[in-house]
Amino acid sequence: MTVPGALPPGLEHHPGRLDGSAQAALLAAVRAVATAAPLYRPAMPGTGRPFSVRMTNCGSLGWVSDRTGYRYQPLHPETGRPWPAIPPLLLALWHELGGYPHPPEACLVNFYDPAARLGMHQDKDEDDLEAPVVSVSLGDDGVFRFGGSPRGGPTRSLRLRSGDVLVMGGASRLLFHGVDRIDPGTSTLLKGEGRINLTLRRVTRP
Ligand SMILES: O=C(O)CCC(=O)C(=O)O
Ligand SMILES: [Fe+2]
Repeated sequence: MTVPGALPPGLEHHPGRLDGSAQAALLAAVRAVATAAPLYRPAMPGTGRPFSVRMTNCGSLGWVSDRTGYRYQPLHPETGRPWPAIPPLLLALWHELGGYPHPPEACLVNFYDPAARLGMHQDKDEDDLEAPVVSVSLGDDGVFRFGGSPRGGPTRSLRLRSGDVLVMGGASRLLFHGVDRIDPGTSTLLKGEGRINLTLRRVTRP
């Protein structure tokens, strides 16, 4: 269930921030990224269990995960090539909404098929936690869960629709969050079912 009410400080939801034509333009840019840097399936540190979400990146650094751990690296783990550049539309969004003077270095691209989900976690592999994480959703709705801690505690859900932007910064920068479910058939943006999420991140301290 999506619970209405004020969001915690630092968590900003911008519903419909991208209109239909901006979503289509961004989707074309994401397709070009995925052509240069194909989606692949990361594995959990330790167990090597595959993620249900497929991933790629753009930017000078990309977030990757395999048996040896989570990290940022300049090269695609399968092609060995540098990640493509972050599309200008995303850089503009970062500067408009991020409230942070330096550019992002990484943009993680997540592709969720209707069965994919992302467990509760914190985004904390970045050295610079002063910068927010700016997240853009395309395609089918995703049910985003946030709050709580490793020991539990209350969580809330937020429905993220195509074109929505979510900023996790300030007191919410290390908020626990995850994606419980994708609702297939809620958007016609993608050719098929599924959801794309893009997260812009500053990794190093400027
Ligand atoms: O798909 C989303 O909305 C969240 C993605 C996320 O939490 C991440 O990539 O770290
Ligand atoms: Fe995250």
